[in-house]
Amino acid sequence: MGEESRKLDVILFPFLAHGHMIPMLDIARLFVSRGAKATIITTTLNAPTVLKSIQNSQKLGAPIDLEIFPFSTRQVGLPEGVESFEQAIGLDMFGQFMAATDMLRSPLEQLLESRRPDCLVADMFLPWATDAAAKFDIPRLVFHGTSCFSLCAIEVLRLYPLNVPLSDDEVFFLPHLPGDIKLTRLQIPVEYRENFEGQFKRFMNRIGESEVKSYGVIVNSFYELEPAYADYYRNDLGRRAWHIGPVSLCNRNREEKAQRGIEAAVDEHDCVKWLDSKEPNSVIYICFGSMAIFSSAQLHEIAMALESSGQQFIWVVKGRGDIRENDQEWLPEGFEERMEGKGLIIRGWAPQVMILDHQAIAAFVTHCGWNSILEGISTGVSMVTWPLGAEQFFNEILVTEILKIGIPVGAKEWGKVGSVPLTVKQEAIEKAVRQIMAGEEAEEMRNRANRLKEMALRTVEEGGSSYSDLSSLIEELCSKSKGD
Ligand SMILES: O=c1ccn([C@@H]2O[C@H](COP(=O)(O)OP(=O)(O)O[C@H]3O[C@H](CO)[C@@H](O)[C@H](O)[C@H]3O)[C@@H](O)[C@H]2O)c(=O)[nH]1
Repeated sequence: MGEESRKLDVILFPFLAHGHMIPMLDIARLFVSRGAKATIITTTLNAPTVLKSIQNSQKLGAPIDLEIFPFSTRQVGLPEGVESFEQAIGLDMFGQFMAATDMLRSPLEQLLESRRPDCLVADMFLPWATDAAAKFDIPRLVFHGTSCFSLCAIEVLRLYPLNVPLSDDEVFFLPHLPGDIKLTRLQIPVEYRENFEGQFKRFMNRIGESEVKSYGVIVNSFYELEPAYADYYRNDLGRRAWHIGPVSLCNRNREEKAQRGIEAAVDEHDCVKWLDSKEPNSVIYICFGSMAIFSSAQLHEIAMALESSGQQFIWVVKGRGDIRENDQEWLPEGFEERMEGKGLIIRGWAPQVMILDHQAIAAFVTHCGWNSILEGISTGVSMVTWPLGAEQFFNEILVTEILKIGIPVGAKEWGKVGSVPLTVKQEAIEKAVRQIMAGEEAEEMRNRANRLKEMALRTVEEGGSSYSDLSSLIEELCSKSKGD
């Protein structure tokens, strides 16, 4: 980047959830690596995680500034110390959490007024950010964090709601979307089912409207991955969008990959040593993102399936509080002794990007959170898809039907993010795990996944489409700020 971009001043405001904060930190690093100045906003209790990432970035000579806003828990009835979406969801306090989040608008406006940055990149869950930025004539870019395919699917469902009552498992086609995309009523989020009214639907409408009024959208994906939907989003839905991903690829060496996100519950060196002792493409990795907490009954079913599948695995298990205290509720007796050397359980946070990048990993059982999928694509692994809620059933279609690099475990019903009841039995899990690890079909999927990985690596290098999209965005923002 030339002289101009060095002057670009970008403020980034992620939503207070790890699945949103982590990619936004990568985006900040991307801007800085291209000569811009970047500031991340977060709240007091989220500051240590952000600070860790910022310090890593600083070591690489790419400093990012931090701006800390206080989070008003008490005024909205949230317990003290609840500053992340994951915690609020666990307490079933979505409304209160969003009310406290809305109160961040005022310190944001003060910051924008005094700092007058060239641009504000704010998460989709902060729909008021467009108007806040407009007050000071600052362009606001929206960051959703999901695939372009899901952005299109959600928007067509918002614009053309289902008006006819369908039975739960009746198949329907997503209207207008290229590719004849089939879904059942139970797979789509409740707010898009016929005649549904409620707080979350009104909120999603606010998000849709604020996106239309914003300067444009930053997408963590790359054009070649989903060209039909990138074109549909731009040409048919009329969005100005820049595809700049996979953003996780800005973490280049093992240390950076291991350090991404919050502190891991496993020593990274032990983890690598364990993986180094395995043959290439011989281990399956199981992890369901930062938010989902599985019931003991469902965890038990996964354990039984992993054991009977005979496959080697790394399984990430999360719980509320210390999961180890409840081991006897979900872990079959003697499981870890029997699995010694064959399977590794990580209780808590795993260094996911580092693990996925290891040559021993062949496949990934994922809940289809978009970061996880894109990280899987960037490392060439095939997937067993197990969507739970949010937009994950759409992402599953992209992986299994469009990209053809995954097998569905057979999850049928969209659920609320957070607690996961028992829905998928041992036999189905075992079957999918065996299918993705061995046989001709598994090999073909892995080959396709590897081709996508090569494309992903190319797209973020100079001359690649994501690299060029970020260049055009930076150039456009620079010209705008100079009044060209
Ligand atoms: O033990 C863990 C668990 C997660 N991660 C990282 O945390 C992120 C998790 O993101 P994602 O896979 O997208 O899952 P969620 O945390 O569930 O993400 C939420 O946000 C995503 C982006 O908007 C949506 O696609 C999902 O549906 C929504 O649940 C990824 O970068 C992972 O690498 C780790 O590093 N270690």
